[in-house]
Amino acid sequence: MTCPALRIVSATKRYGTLQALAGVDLEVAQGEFFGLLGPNGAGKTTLISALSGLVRPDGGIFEVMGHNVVTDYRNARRKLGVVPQELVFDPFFSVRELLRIQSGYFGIRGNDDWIDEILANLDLTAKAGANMRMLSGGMKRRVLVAQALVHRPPVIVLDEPTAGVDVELRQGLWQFIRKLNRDGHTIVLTTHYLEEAEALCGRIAMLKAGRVVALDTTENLLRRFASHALRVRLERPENASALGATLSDSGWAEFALERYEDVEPALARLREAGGRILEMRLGEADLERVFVEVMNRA
Ligand SMILES: Nc1ncnc2c1ncn2[C@@H]1O[C@H](COP(=O)(O)OP(=O)(O)OP(=O)(O)O)[C@@H](O)[C@H]1O
Repeated sequence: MTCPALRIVSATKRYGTLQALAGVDLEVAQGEFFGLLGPNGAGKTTLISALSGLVRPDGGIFEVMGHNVVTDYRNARRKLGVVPQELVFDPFFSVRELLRIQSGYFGIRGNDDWIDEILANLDLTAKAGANMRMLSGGMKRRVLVAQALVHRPPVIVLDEPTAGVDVELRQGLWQFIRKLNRDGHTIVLTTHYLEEAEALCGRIAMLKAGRVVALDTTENLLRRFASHALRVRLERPENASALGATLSDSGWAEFALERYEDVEPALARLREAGGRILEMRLGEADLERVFVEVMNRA
């Protein structure tokens, strides 16, 4: 039987009076593209830091490819590549030097072929000799990705890797990450760009105040909540809630519908109540709506 890529059982962590992790259970299978979502302060980075040994949890079990992060730290760490959220570098090294030093931490010498391949895939070849302090924010973020990959870890955790990266490079980055996933790497991603998570992740966990409040396939999450939305701008928006719709900040009344057939009864209800429609749109539910609903209910 193959072990999970990540196994987290009853993880707890407290900072003073703040419960950053309040009992998290999570298992990610090998080969998954997994999303870890949650509002600011939900505990995502704390969970990742505990996996990589940067934060000592108060309780719980953390395993990477079957290796316990505390009792078998070296092996667990070798199996894991973490792209941290913070851009922290020694500014005096060049990109290549930095990647060679990082390889050295894992006892790997003569790693230049792999380093060249990573640099090419991240569109950094031309910057290999440049000092870190000369790179833009987006380039530094790509170097963080490169750094996480030098030891060819089977599990890669990316903590908001596209913050501050422009659209073109973001797409290039995703292409590369997708390729790594196709090649068998397990990917765990945290991001606030929910459309990215929706497009990339097969399964998603949503965290709130240190707890998992939703955990399912992306497809099921989208389906679990109404899958379609009928949005109408009413002459008298104040009537929206009496008609069973929710009124958005932008003034649109929204009916959550399971199927397209439900459009007609919703319109009939409006007509019977004498609601006059000024504008109408029909759309699919997206992860952003699901996220907002999950967070409101939790
Ligand atoms: N070193 C620390 N000392 C004290 N409190 C901390 C520390 N690190 C994190 N916290 C607190 O723990 C909680 C969880 O933080 P964490 O960084 O894990 O959240 P996050 O989900 O990654 O948020 P974001 O989306 O903003 O990155 C927050 O309330 C944060 O202020």
